[in-house]
Amino acid sequence: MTNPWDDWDHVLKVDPDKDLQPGETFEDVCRTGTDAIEIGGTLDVTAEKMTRVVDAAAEYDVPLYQEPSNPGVVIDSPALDGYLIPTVFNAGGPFWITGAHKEWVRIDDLDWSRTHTEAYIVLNPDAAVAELTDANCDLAADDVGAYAKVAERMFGQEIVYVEYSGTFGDTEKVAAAHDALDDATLFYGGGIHDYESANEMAAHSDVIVVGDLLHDEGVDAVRETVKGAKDAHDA
Ligand SMILES: CC(C)=CCC/C(C)=C/CC/C(C)=C/CC/C(C)=C/COP(=O)(O)OP(=O)(O)O
Ligand SMILES: O=P(O)(O)OC[C@@H](O)CO
Ligand SMILES: [Mg+2]
Repeated sequence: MTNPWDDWDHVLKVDPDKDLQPGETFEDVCRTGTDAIEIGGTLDVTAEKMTRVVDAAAEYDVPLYQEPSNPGVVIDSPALDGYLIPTVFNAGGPFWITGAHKEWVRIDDLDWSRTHTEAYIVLNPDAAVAELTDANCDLAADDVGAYAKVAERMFGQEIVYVEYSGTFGDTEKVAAAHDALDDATLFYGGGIHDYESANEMAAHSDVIVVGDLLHDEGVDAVRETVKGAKDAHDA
């Protein structure tokens, strides 16, 4: 089966709780050359803030996906190409693996054709997502590779996401996840801030995710990371 992300090199993650750089618009954001925009963040996200970003980005060509951090922020919008739902494989308890999902399915009427999961392996203990999910980040490269294989082979996950939100990760661990996968797509996110860092991580993954850089530096810096990722995969 083919999925849209099979062809992606770069995803831009827009945090609805954070501002763009002064003078920059969502039109600029959509014209960075990124392959898709994921809208989400761990803290202080609301459905209203989500809606504002989706509406602002709706009229441009780039695919838009919501990445909700809990069922309460999911929005129903025809502008969305789909929903990328995290499940945290190394969470400290079942709530962030299947519990939140069970609640969502219980209270909501899902559009299954647009709903996909991402098997997160959270590795930066200082990130909000690690604290929230009580993730066990004390993992060696072979642990990370094994989690990736479990996600793909035992749980049928089509996306495995090595998450270092806020810091540039250990390439050996990212490579271990990459080597473990046959068909699933490996997303890497965390600390990508320029051409070089994008180029380096793209060599060890299928899709790099760039987040805070957009809010901290702006669209020109993001465009450099798109080049870095594309060059790594074209090489
Ligand atoms: C079942 C539904 C609809 C939702 C649950 C989805 C789950 C399991 C979420 C847990 C993990 C999580 C909170 C993911 C959100 C995406 C993410 C990691 C965003 C990056 O957040 P950070 O960069 O760490 O936080 P801030 O940018 O908010 O500081
Ligand atoms: O904000 P950064 O560090 O780029 O991380 C991107 C993304 O993986 C966060 O979920
Ligand atoms: Mg963030």
